Amino acid sequence: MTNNLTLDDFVAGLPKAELHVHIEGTLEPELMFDLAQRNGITLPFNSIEAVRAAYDFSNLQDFLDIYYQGADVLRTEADFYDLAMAYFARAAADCVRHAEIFFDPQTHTDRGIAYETVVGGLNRAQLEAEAKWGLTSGLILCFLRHLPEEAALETLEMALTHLDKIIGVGLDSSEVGHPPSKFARVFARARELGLKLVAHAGEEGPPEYVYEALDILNIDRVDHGNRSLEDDALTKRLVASGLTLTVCPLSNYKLCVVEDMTHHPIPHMLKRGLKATINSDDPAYFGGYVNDNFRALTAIGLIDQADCVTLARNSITGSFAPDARKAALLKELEIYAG
Ligand SMILES: Nc1ncnc2[nH]cnc12
Ligand SMILES: [Zn+2]
Repeated sequence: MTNNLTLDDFVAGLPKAELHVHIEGTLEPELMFDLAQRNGITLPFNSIEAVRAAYDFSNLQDFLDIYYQGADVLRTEADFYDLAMAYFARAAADCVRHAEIFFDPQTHTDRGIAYETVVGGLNRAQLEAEAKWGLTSGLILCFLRHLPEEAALETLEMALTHLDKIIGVGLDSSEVGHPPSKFARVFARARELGLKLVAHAGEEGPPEYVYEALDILNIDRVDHGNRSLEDDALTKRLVASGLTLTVCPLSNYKLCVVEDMTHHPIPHMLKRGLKATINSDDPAYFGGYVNDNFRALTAIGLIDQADCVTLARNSITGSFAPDARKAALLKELEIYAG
């Protein structure tokens, strides 16, 4: 029975999936300091407060510069395990039942960290999260789009001996100037390997990048996609295709993709019939996990309880979880929503 709950409490207990979270973006300053100490690294900050104070961004690149710097404390299998376990604990507390997690191998392999170290630690945490909280998950290997396609091809090659550890590939980092078409060959190869395909598109980049992601990369899901709304034909196409959009409200606010939260496009997306979902992107940098992202919109009356149910349903149907898992989660959701 959920009739007498406040909307905050309703969101807190709502079963949901998270489909857009970068594991490197879940590195909280406290863990950054712990890992720096464990690995004998001197940080360019002298306190946790100083780290948080530096998280003031005016665009995506501002954020990426500090985000790649933060990832330098991640060195060992145990570091990646601890990072992922901390995320899973937070996600489980937010009633996330299934998570599809991005990781950026090139951020680590380019520093001399073995691919196996990264995936080994993340995978160990995935198994433990499922045993401990029943939280299922999948890993999505993201290519850094500011680097050449050859580097992405080499990264995919590296992943081949552990292909069962990932469910798909994605495309992230600096969007403008690095269109999806730059990665046509590596995405075609990933498709041949049976992997799911996603790409950040239309976060800062124009609607043309979303068209390229659809037509050239053949993606199964759009990450962000906000700027699709500038093109009515594209919006209609996304609605007709039923493709899921993984939208990240607090990220959009912190990276100045939206002017302020009252201008967030989620209500408009839902009205147009887009399969939008709510996600945290880089929660340690943007001020909140998935439920905080729901609350950022409910608190100002932008979405109501019925919208929250729609968004949670979209997250489950838009996931790459096996059909039986999706059916079980949808059933749980419908019982909860009454
Ligand atoms: N919001 C975002 N856009 C592009 N690349 C990212 N890497 C981590 N977060 C990202
Ligand atoms: Zn992202």
